[in-house]
Amino acid sequence: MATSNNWTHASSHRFTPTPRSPRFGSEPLKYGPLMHLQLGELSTIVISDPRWAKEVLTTHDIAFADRPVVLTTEIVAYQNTDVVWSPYGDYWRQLRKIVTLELLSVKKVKSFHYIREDECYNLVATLRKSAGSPVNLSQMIFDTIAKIVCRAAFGKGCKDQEEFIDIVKELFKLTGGFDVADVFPSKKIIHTLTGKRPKLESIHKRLDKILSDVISEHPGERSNTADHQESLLEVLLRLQASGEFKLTTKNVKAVTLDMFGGGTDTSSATLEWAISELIKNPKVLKKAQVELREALKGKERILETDLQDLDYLKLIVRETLRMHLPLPLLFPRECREPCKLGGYDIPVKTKLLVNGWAINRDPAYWPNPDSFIPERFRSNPTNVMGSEYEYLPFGAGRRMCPAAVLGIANVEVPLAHMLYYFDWELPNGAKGEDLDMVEVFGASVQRKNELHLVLKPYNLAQN
Ligand code: HEM
Repeated sequence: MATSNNWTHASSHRFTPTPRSPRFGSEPLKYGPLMHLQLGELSTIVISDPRWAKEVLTTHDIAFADRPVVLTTEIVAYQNTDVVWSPYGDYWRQLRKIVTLELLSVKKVKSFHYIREDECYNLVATLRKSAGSPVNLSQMIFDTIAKIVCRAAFGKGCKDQEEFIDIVKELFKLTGGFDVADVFPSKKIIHTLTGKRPKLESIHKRLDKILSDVISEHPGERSNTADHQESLLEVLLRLQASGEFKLTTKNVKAVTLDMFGGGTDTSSATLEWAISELIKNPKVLKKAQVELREALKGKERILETDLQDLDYLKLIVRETLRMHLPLPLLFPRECREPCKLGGYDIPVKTKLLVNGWAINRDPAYWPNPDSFIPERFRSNPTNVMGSEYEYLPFGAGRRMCPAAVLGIANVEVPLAHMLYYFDWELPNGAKGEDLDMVEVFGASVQRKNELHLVLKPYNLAQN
């Protein structure tokens, strides 16, 4: 492992490399499971092995519970007062409680089933109109998920929904990947020279205006009734008004943006990858369609409760999240108190990256790691987090994603609709193996080239 001047080796705790030779998929793991990088001004550790992931996300979880300051979120997320980017402490704990108990509880996620069912059915109706011709699924998938999240966040209260979605799309394009400004935090001038700051400020201003309008048009306290389901924003405004939590209007806006930002790109990327893998693996595709069509027996409209026992559909989503984590390095952490790792003294402010991508493809845990085999999860009880930290699509520890249930529902339900109502083909008679799987790093890892398919409506009366 490379060390820099900041790293003191404690000789009494020698760093012992793992005895086996972990690999990245079929490639050897060239730089070892615990690596130190000097990225600009930032001393950074990269963890690429389940054993070390467990160490940093359990034993040292509290030491690594901070997030580094990033230009984008400082501007867009109201000086990092959202859940994802706020520093570890009382304020974050309060937000986390709100998110877990109120916004993203299993009950709340289930209560929004009608939104997912509606929007997925709207997608089916749109796709039926283009049946037989190539459609740009990437775009349609993003728009469907964005509408689902928008309705959950704002209810019917956002007249500028389309503009809001377009601005967030613009923001996602601008973020992600390597940003030179973030690795030289003291050189504020770089932020302006790269032109990113003014662009982010303009995006923030436009989003803020829409959020202010929605809040000012909010009709006052409206709790859940038989014909009204509180939107996420309404829950936040209720909590703010009750005084139970100290929340400013900016805090409410920051958390609302988090729900939107966290919920759209990750789920739409996962759905796109699931469809891409199914096109490349026609036997898996067929099996999934048979499972659904036999279970639903020609039903005209799918309800979420119909999907409860569809094991194969669930295995497909898990396997997609293993191979295509939307956030392959999770979200970065920052060391907030000195600790020792593998015999090395880790100073405060060291950045930590957990390479979930390498971990989810570690051949010591996953035979044939580069092959799409949903069945592997039948014999593997791993849920959203591996018992040995070998499966980390949602991270782990205190700052683990609080929305795994919602994230999975937002993938499973649209995927079930696509599988049930349509047979799929690539345009121009191309074969599954011709489909490229080139990735691009934006806010999450997406397909570089948009996914176009020809969809043929399936005759439901056959079942
Ligand atoms: C397939 C979908 C999703 C995936 C794969 C995913 C993945 C992740 C990951 C890897 C992290 C970082 C965990 C860590 O640092 O250890 C995270 C954090 C977070 N995610 Fe998700 N996520 C998904 C969907 C969502 C949705 C739908 C929302 C909200 C509506 C959301 C909200 C958040 C928040 C608020 C955090 C920050 C938690 C904290 O710092 O305390 N995510 N997510």
